[in-house]
Amino acid sequence: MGLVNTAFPPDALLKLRYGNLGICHTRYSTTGISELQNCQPFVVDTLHGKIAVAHNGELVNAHALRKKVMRHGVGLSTCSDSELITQLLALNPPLEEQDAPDWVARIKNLMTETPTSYSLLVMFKDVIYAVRDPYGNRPLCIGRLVPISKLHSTGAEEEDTEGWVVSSESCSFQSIGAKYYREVLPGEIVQISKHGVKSLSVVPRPEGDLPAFCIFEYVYFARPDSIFEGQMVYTVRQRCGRQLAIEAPTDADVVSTVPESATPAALGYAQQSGLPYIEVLCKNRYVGRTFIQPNTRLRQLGVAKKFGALTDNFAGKRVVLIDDSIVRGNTISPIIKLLKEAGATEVHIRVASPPLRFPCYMGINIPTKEELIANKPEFQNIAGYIGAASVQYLTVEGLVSAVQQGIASHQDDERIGSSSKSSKPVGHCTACLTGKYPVELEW
Ligand SMILES: O=P(O)(O)OC[C@H]1O[C@H](OP(=O)(O)OP(=O)(O)O)[C@H](O)[C@@H]1O
Ligand SMILES: NC(=O)CC[C@H](N)C(=O)O
Ligand code: SF4
Ligand SMILES: [Mg+2]
Repeated sequence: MGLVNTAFPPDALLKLRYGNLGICHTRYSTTGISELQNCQPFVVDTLHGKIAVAHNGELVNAHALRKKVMRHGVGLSTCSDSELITQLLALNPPLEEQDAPDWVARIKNLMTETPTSYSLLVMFKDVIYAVRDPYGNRPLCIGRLVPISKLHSTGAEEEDTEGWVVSSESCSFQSIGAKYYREVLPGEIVQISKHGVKSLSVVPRPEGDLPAFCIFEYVYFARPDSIFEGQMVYTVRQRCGRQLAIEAPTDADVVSTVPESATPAALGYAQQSGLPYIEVLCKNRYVGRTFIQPNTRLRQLGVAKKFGALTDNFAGKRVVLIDDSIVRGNTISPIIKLLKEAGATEVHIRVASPPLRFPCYMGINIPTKEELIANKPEFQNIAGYIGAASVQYLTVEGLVSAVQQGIASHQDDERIGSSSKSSKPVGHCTACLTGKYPVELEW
């Protein structure tokens, strides 16, 4: 529980120094409360030995699946959907030989029980399986450990590889001496062992269904230096800001950001509009992200501690302030108040994503409609309610086009074992914005 460096003091990490294989997980709780028992990896003993499972995502059918698993006589000891995955992987598929587990069959069995959302690492003996659900809702990518001398060179070749790493986000690679290799594809099962990386299978989606990578990863969730679908998140956010300036221009003196996630979008807005970019808020670097806190009290306390006004930069000026998203509305009102009290003559809010109106059941902790500010009566006059001179949002079309225009539809699939150029379908989940969920919800 807590930040990684609090949960694992140096002594605890020293114990790992002789290992050559492992998985770990930083939990952002979506199913089951923030308690130690729900922390991952989950480890269970199976007929063939222990397996350990780390899961990023949230099962859309967790409730029904829980009942189904229990009806088979499997007892569950936590409320976590990740435990459910672990138990499903421990089940013996019908045609499996007695002497060795058939991991492709087991994982395919899991995929038939639940369509989304999961990016998984499964460790069994000296092998790790990296798995992404057929919709590719959560990210997963592979990196190569290279000698430090090769870390920043562009020429490092595959023969320099000293080991393999897998992560939801590629930003983690550089800090452990690894280089980005490739993404795990939607539906793909990849085996990582001392023999290297091998793609075992790619499980298709139902006919006609597009991939549904979470668009909110681009908007807010991911770190800006991560790479998804061949593009850097920072660049996508900047494009969103440019698009926002086209869709929602403002008569103002300066452009600024609500640090940190909105900064690339604010720079994009400034570039497109020609208005000067300045900083209006000093962010307390010891206060983390507030949206990902598990309850409203902690989120609001976080916002209160987080910002100070850089008064000299904007007193007497009309400010257009960019945020990447307004979700529950905890962040924006106190900031506008702060800026106006510090001398801004007008504060115009421009949001680099559309209003969030629908809950997420696939890995972002917004489980109810009621908590979203866009569904409250106050939204009819949102500018007045939050104290802004005006409020405008990016359109769904604008967001989707800013995201998709950087994705090359023809990508070389050499690394997954096919040397031909193949056309990859492109698609994103926008359900929290549109109410169109990638799979039918059964409740
Ligand atoms: O409308 P709300 O419910 O307040 O949520 C939206 C805000 O929360 C996030 O910031 P956060 O402080 O989590 O992180 P950041 O520093 O990465 O921007 C996001 O960037 C918005 O600023
Ligand atoms: N992405 C995550 O860390 C969440 C995994 C899982 N749904 C949980 O709540 O533990
Ligand atoms: S509903 Fe929104 S937050 Fe959830 S997966 Fe879809 S795009 Fe992402
Ligand atoms: Mg923010």
